[in-house]
Amino acid sequence: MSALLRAVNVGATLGHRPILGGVDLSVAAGEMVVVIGPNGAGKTTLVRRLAGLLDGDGAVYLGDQKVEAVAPRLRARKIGYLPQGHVFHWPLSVADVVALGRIPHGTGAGELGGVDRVAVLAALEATGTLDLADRTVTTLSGGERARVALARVLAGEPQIILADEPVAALDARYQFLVLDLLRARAKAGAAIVAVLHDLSLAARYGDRIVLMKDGRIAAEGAPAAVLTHENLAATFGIRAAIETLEGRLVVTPQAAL
Ligand SMILES: Nc1ncnc2c1ncn2[C@@H]1O[C@H](COP(=O)(O)OP(=O)(O)OP(=O)(O)O)[C@@H](O)[C@H]1O
Repeated sequence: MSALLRAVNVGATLGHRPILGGVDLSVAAGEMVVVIGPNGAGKTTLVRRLAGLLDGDGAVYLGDQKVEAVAPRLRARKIGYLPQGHVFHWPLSVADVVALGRIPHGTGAGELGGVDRVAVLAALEATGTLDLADRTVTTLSGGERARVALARVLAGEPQIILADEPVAALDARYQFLVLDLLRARAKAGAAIVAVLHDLSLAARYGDRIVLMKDGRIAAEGAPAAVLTHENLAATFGIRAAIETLEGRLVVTPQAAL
């Protein structure tokens, strides 16, 4: 499969400190790549670099073009970026917030056409936020807001979704529902990169896992190949129980080393 998004020897420097270096990563249509790693490993920095929101060494290609060379509106149509801990500053209705996801398609406020309405409704339904459509977004709970932020990304129908900790604020049921949704997008032909902290969810949903440490990729591959005792000790500094339950790899951190 050809890569929709490809990072070649990518690095980044923040506050005069090298934060990311030598990262090669390709994501193809149909694939869900899960990025894991300890706090400060560079996961967010990598995702921002992939989204073309940060300069640095190396290059990120969207198809065969460098991401920063792609016109901003086209880039926003192709790449949906869900930032970590998204904050809403304006007291807009949920429906209006999700409709903002259509802006890259040339739709301004109050100008939703039929196609836009269908996409907004589908995004509200998929994220379980349809009941909240008339609520003011700043009055929602943290988990409700997180689902609205995802709905806005989904409403744009991007080919590539970069989701930084999409389930961090969600209860267990919505964690499954949101990750099922992202996986379904992948199966429908999207390329997904999701940063997760829960190692069992990473094992369950990642077609491929990228394990980061100190701004570099420490291991990459199938969940069972990456989520080993040695890798978890060397990167997270934890001892973990790794077992197969109901046919699934389950990783339960046991203790800090
Ligand atoms: N603007 C900045 N200036 C200086 N250092 C920064 C800046 N932004 C991030 N960093 C540092 O870069 C490193 C990587 O940060 P990043 O947010 O990418 O980590 P992360 O893997 O996403 O961590 P977490 O799991 O805590 O969200 C951290 O040490 C962080 O302190």
